[in-house]
Amino acid sequence: MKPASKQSNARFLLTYLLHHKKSYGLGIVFIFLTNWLAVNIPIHIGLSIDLLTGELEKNQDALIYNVSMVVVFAVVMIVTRTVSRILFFNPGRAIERELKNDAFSKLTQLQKEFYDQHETGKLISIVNNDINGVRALAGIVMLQIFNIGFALSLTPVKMWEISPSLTLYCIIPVVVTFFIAHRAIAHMRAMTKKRMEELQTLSSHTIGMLSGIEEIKSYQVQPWAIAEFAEHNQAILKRSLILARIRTIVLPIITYTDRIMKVLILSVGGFYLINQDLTIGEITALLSYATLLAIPFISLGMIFSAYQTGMVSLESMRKILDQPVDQQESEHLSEAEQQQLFSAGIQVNHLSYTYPENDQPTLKDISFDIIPGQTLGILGKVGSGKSTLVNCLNRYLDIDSGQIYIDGNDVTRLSKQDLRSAVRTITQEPFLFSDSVANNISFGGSDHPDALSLETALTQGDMYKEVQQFPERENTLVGEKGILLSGGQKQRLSLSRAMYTPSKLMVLDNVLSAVDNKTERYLLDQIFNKLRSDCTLIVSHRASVLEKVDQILVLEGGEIIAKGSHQQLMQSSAFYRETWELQQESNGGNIP
Ligand SMILES: Nc1ncnc2c1ncn2[C@@H]1O[C@H](COP(=O)(O)OP(=O)(O)OP(=O)(O)O)[C@@H](O)[C@H]1O
Repeated sequence: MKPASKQSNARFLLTYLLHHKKSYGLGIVFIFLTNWLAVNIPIHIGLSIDLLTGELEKNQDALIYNVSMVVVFAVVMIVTRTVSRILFFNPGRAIERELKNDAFSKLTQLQKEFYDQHETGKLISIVNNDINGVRALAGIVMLQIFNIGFALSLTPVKMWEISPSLTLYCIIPVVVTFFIAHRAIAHMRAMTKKRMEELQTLSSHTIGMLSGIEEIKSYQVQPWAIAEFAEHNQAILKRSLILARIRTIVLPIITYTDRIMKVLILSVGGFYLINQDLTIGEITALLSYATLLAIPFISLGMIFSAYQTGMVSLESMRKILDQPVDQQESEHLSEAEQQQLFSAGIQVNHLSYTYPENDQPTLKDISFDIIPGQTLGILGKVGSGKSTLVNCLNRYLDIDSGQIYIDGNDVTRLSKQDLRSAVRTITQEPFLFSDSVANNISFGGSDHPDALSLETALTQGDMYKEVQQFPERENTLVGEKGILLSGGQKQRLSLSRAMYTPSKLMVLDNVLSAVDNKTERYLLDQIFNKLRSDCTLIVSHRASVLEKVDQILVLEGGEIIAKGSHQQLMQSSAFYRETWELQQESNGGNIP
């Protein structure tokens, strides 16, 4: 199969259109009926006029018949036109929903590298703004393609039946208009693409500014922020004006095509009338056909504009949808295999890691094991590589193969999704959703058979009593990124969330940094006594946090400089002993 990224936009869209082939198929039938009725009405109008100019009494029955046909056709046309619009617009909306869902689903699978290259604001703009262009493409543009197609093929045939030469005269302005529109569309497409990119940049810029609004206020730099915003906005305005200028020039040319046709029909047709080659009724019918041709031509301008916007939007959406997902990410362990994961623990084997931007390795030759049921501690100064080590274990960072093994299997062969469903990492800066306390804790895990009650999870995170004081208790909203909570409350809430469902390996990366000593003791007791994971890894600056763990690794400059239990390290590591003693004196402070 051709890779998705090589597919043309039309082919790509077709896969979505085919999901609604029944609706589009029926819609095409109804559009054909509408156009068929439309081209037959002028015939009866023309006949009626010719009958009116003849002997009225003799022609009465024929006149009634023709007028009745005009009325019946017109009424049926209202119905078929309405139904055809429903049959095209509904799939347009459905495709919008499908694309949005697919884009979001893809976004949940993409890795850090993608997010490093694409700003959040731009992605939001693509999913929320650019998608509108695709909806129009799948709805109104699709409808008009068939509408215009039928109108432009049926109408000239009927005109030809009346007067082939006059039809040929009328085709000249149609062809000229088509070429002008064709040139304009290419130019507008390039402009629309630029405007869409500028919109994405504005969205990204706005998100950045709003996220840092408190900084902007405290530094009193509102005028700078306003000027920056205005500059981006001005660029969009400029681009919109260029687009409007092209439309203003091209649309009247398109719109006036029928007037030119009418002038031709009246002048050349008038000549034919004098020579008795045409009747008044036939000229009236031809004038009606000119109007019938004009309607698709007027919409042609709008459709050209919607088409090129839609195509640019589709390209934009494909920046997300065409992103390749790591093959491993689509191959998952069975439920039984998931259950078995970690049965033999983790082996870290000569792990080294260098950030792509750096020359020197941040981690050097790290080796250790985590045995099921064991609690491991990592102690180290600021910048010693603790978080880097954690991010290698949960594969937030991409490591080379042959360095970390789970149950003897290379971790790089496991999908990140499977790994992360077993390894739960809680960081010192937890992310809370703009939702209630309860939803932040259950966080999609309420169906888990071993989920704790909300009360128990809150108690284990030492948050229960505090939450009872909140205005709406568990239903209290925590604000964007948990802004309504203190740093310590956020950390404890994320700890409650981590304990809510069991995991194989729980990694606590400096999670207790923002809580006082008494709370820290309580939380450590909860973690040690009511372990909700097979193994626990605690990262901290504080030696006191690690006193009770089975094994402690002491990191310095990305290397393990000592390894052992608290007692062993007090004997064997001067660094550890001094750190512990200093922290005892300063009542649990960080490594100096
Ligand atoms: N994304 C990154 N790109 C480049 N270098 C990084 C990146 N993240 C961390 N580093 C560097 O790696 C080194 C170790 O950082 P790391 O965050 O692992 O230390 P840490 O021990 O967890 O520190 P802390 O206790 O402050 O969290 C630091 O020198 C840091 O500058």
